[in-house]
This record gives sequence, C-alpha cells and structure tokens, in this order.
Amino acid sequence: MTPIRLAANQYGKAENRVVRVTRDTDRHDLVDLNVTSQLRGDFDAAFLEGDNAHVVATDTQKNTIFAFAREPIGSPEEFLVSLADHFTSEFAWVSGGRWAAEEYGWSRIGDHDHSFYRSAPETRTAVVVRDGDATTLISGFHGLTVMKTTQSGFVGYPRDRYTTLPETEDRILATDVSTRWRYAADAVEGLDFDATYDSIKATIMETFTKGYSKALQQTLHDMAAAVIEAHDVVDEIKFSCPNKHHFLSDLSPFGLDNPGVVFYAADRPYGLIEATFQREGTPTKDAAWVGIAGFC
Ligand SMILES: O=c1[nH]c(=O)c2[nH]c(=O)[nH]c2[nH]1
Repeated sequence: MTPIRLAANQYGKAENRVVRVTRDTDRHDLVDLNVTSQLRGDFDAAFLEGDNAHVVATDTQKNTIFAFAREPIGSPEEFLVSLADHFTSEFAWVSGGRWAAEEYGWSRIGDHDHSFYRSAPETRTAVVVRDGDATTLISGFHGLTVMKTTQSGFVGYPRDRYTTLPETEDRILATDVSTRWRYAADAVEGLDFDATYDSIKATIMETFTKGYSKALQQTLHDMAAAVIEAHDVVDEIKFSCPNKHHFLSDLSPFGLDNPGVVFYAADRPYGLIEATFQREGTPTKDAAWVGIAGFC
C-alpha cells in the first residue's frame, strides 16, 4: 500500500441553526445564527487507528452550542470565543479549532413586541480561529447589494482585436458587497463587535456613494482605505464584488433616444473583482483565512 501521512485535519458539526429568544419582558428580542464548530488537536489515532478516545463527538459539539445559547448570546464573535474557550479548556488534546457563524437580521413588524420579519439584506459573518494561545477574529458580511446611477465610468483600458466594449464616463455601478475583515490580535479584548460591525458597514456604504469611480477596482480600494483609516482595530480587509453590469438598452429601432434612462440588468456573465488590503506595518495572518472561500 502507498504510505501516506495525515496532514491538516479538523472536524465538528456544521451549520447548527440556533434561534435564541430573549423574553425577560413581554418585549422579545431574537438572535438567529448558523454556527459551525470544528476542533483541531491530537486526533491522529482516530484517523489512523479508529481509536475514538479523543473524539469529542460532533453531536456533543452541537449540544454544546445549543446549551451555550441558554445564556444571552451577545455578539456572534463573543459567542464563538466562548465556544473556543470551552472546547480548548475542557479537553487537553484540543489545541485549537475554528468556529464560524452567519447571522440573519430580523426587525420588528411595526413596533410589535414579538413579531418580526427578516430584514437585513446582508448576512453577517464571524470566524474565530484558535491555535494554542493565539486567537484570530475575522468578521464580515455578504449580500449587501448597492448601486449608484451615475458618477462611475470605465475608460483607458487596452484595446485589442477582441475588445468591443465602448468607453463610458457615465454608467451604473452596482455590486453585491462580500467582505471579511481581520481584527488586530490586541484589539479584540472588550471590543463592542456589534457597534464596530455597524460602523464598518456604514463606512463601506458611505464610501461607495462618494466621488467618481474610475473602476470597481478603485472603489474597492477606497472602501478598504476608509475602513482601515476609521477603525484602528482592523488590520486587514478582503472584498469579493461582482460587477453587476447594466447595459444601456438600444431603443433606436423604436425611434427613441436613451439618454442613460433604460438599462438591461444582465445577471451573467459578470465581472468579479477581488482584493485584499492590509494595514502597513502589521503582520499577516494567512493561516487564519484558510477555509474562508470566495476571496483571494
Ligand atoms: O469597473 C470595471 N472594472 C473592470 O475591470 C471592467 N472590465 C469591464 O469590461 N468593465 C469593467 N468595469
């Protein structure tokens, strides 16, 4: 038999859908999470010999997530850190792991005390990577669709025999913002993750509105620069953004002009612009990004 060696491994329970209702008064609140727990450590015997003595069952990991939700969840980041603390302290051979969550936003219907609708357009994300004493937190969101109807263009690109795209200095710029940012290791103690999330999201949206965009690439840079400038706690931010093309519809067969009024919103193919921006002079943490799909 060809000799093989066990390399990277992790295991756990994926996508635990936890809904936590706070009902201390008649005015309820809810937190809606999709939580994944994966343990890393000394699990060689399980893979190599079928010895499960170290295997904290994925079922136990699931139960722990729901049991921990009996207490107030706080932010997704705090909830994940509490799981990381638990598993690494409870089991000597668990040296680290990866805990991830998506959060779905709900708002009150009117100002109703206990009726809600799914409201946030974006899905909030959080990942905690624990490796021995080191903890890395990566937060973000995906699915925030934004559009500006002018103050965007695309000119000056090379033309070859396959280039047909006309240059334009006035186009629609639209994208679904997917982003993840990494917190500086020394910044997370006591951080208000909910307020920081709201502030980063607001910074991204406000920057999108500002000025003239020469390309989606430049817009990603400007959004990253604004986030890193305004948030000392962020050392790195990644974006993955489709260019949701809006082509001017040709109305001339109908004897009509079209001065930037009627567009065809193409759903595919789409440009896909991805970039990573890091604060100058800070260490990179590439290992923490392993397993986060959809970014470069
Ligand atoms: O903002 C843009 N960036 C591109 O790289 C590109 N390529 C393209 O065809 N249109 C655009 N727009």
